[in-house]
Amino acid sequence: MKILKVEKVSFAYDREPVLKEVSLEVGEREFVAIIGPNGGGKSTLLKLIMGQFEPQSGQITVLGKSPKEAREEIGYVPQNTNVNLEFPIRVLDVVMMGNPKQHREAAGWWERLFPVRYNDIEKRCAYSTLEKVGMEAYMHRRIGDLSGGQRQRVMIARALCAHPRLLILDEPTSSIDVEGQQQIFSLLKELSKDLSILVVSHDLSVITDYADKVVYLNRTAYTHDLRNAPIHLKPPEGDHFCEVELMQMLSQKSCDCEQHGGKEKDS
Ligand SMILES: Nc1ncnc2c1ncn2[C@@H]1O[C@H](COP(=O)(O)OP(=O)(O)OP(=O)(O)O)[C@@H](O)[C@H]1O
Repeated sequence: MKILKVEKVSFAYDREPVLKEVSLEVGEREFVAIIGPNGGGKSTLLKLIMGQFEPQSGQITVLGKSPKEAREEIGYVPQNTNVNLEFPIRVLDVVMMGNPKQHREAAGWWERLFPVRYNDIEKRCAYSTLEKVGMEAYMHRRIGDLSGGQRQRVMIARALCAHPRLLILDEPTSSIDVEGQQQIFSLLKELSKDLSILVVSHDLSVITDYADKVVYLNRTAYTHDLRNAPIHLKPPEGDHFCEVELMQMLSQKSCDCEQHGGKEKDS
């Protein structure tokens, strides 16, 4: 079964269409990246996938259900995570906040509304997700004392706490240096052995090294499968693609990599 199916989805906030007949799929344990120019509709598409808006035509299903019905199957790491760096909250507490399911199941009505302490199941779950992202040694540290990359790992652990089948991240590496970007994407690649990942990213040259599929979105969408391409979107030894070249290649229905020694590929 496909984890996410977007079928011929069109959407407009007002008269101007933002998405026009957009289709894409995320399979089980696939790592899919959405790229595209500013204003191309990436955040809007994520909002539709999470059930915040309804498409005007077309259909979105997550595990065969509507986005609203499937909400608990989706983990979300928002863009520019707003953490008050002065607030004295520990890493472990930040991660445990991502586990609303346990509160509902294990606590009384008062604690459901105002959770003041966490039970052992939640603590163990938070510890294991911190282990998954390589941050368990920092669990008692203040969130404000971590680097941008470390903080992003903690936010990923927080989203994993709800045991999602689909993890969605909106520009997880903005304002992180290239080494930090590579670490985050290689972590996502590792996580995609157990769950499906959909990530919006502007870090083109890095994401093409890690993603299984890249969807170029600019009102309409083109999907490029990087696994089955006759030539990967990687330059020959000693050469390199700049971001503009990559964006141009991906913005076409077929990736014509011939000028770099490759063959044309139909997506
Ligand atoms: N709430 C809204 N009301 C009206 N128009 C909106 C709204 N949100 C976004 N838009 C418009 O929809 C279009 C797509 O915006 P969106 O934020 O989805 O693009 P994006 O690809 O995520 O851009 P960026 O890369 O800059 O984050 C833009 O023209 C934007 O101005």
